[in-house]
Amino acid sequence: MPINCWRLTAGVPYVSGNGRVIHRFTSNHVGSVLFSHHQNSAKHIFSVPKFNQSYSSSIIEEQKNLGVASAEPEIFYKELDVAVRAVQMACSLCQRVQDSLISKSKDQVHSKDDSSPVTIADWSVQAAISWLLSESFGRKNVSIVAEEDVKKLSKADASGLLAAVVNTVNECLAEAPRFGFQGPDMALGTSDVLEAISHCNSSGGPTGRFWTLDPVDGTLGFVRGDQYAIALALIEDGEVVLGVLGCPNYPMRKEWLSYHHRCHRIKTRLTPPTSDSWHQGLVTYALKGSGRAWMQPLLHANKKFVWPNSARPVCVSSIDDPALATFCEPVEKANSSHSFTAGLAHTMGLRKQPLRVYSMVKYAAIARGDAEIFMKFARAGYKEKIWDHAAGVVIIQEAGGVVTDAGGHPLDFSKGIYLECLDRGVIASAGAKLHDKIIRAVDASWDSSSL
Ligand SMILES: Nc1ncnc2c1ncn2[C@@H]1O[C@H](COP(=O)(O)OS(=O)(=O)O)[C@@H](OP(=O)(O)O)[C@H]1O
Ligand SMILES: [Mg+2]
Repeated sequence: MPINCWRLTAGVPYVSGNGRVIHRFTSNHVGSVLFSHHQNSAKHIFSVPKFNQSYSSSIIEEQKNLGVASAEPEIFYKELDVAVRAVQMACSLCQRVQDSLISKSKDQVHSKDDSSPVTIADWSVQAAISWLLSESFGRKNVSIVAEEDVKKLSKADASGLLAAVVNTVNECLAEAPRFGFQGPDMALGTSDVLEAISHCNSSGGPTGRFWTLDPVDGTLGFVRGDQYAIALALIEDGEVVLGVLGCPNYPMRKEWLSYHHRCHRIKTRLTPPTSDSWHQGLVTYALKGSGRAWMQPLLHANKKFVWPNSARPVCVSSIDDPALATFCEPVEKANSSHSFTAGLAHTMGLRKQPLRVYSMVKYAAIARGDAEIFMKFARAGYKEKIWDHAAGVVIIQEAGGVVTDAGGHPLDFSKGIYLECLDRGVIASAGAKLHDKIIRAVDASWDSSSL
């Protein structure tokens, strides 16, 4: 298939097929190559910002597999590039903290005011990513909705905890050059770290651009040495435009997964990283409308990050027969009714045991084709937060899957920090056929459920 490319000139408008000016390129884009492609009726244009020319090789590779079309503006490459690198750094931070949590005592796990667990990794990742985004795009241009605040850290008896967070953030940022960022000139002080965490105080909404960040999603999995995720997404005018999920314990190769026979959780075989081919974790990501989702391994210690960092496309499973499908759900009954999903599974003819996985790794598992269905039905009154879903939704959709609420409506990220209008629960699947079956099963079972 032929590929359209143009070389760009600063200030020259690019005009789409219907004559509409879709983007006026700045000097940042000079020398960039503009591609267009067409897949699944979506029309998009990609430009490669000048700041990161090495990115163009992965784009070119991607375009080889795509058709041709004219244009819609999707200029989020710099955002994607920064987000992937930042999440890579956060994965490295979390691995260090998780290793020390597992080998040391449990007194490193703290409770927030709502009694949910939190560790130094949650605050440290939030501070580090907030700082990196502000450095990359300018503080005033960066608005972030994120899970943590500084309430607990600012308490008089939390000085040791705060010092540990500051230390962890600085250890992480000292590695910035390895990931292609310029690190701070000198180590961040306590006030810088608190400021970076507090900067994530946006409440989202229907207009403008903001990031959502769950610094450690699946904190229970994290403290138990199991699966967890770092989730970063960009939302513009209520739509998720890009999503990045760091999954430090989810291996690149499915055959390296071992399934725990009793509880069916994904577990990583704890083989030591003796060679470059061994990858314990991955980062998966997608740009809305690109028709592609990707995964790349975590960066090995002492290696320098170079795009595309061995990225390869991911794709949802082709299984559409419920008898062959695997569904995944939260580990904790308190977070999603296992008895309701067991009833749905029976109604739909799902025969396999559920795969219970902590965190948004469930979204990654669907996007990668390791499972076909994800269902979450929280107790009545619980409101899902946007940072727990945004990144996963766009990755599954671009990998070819479907994500809706139980009424079949898209999740609405435009109503502030909660998915306000969510109908009953969240359903993700590998395709429309399975999806319709789940929604019909929910309708048939809902009235007799206790939810
Ligand atoms: N009661 C209740 N019901 C539903 N959901 C809740 C509830 N309480 C919390 N949360 C949110 O669920 C996030 C964890 O979801 P998981 O799918 O990872 O659940 S589980 O740990 O596997 O059981 C968890 O994310 P983290 O706090 O980042 O771990 C919460 O945002
Ligand atoms: Mg979460």
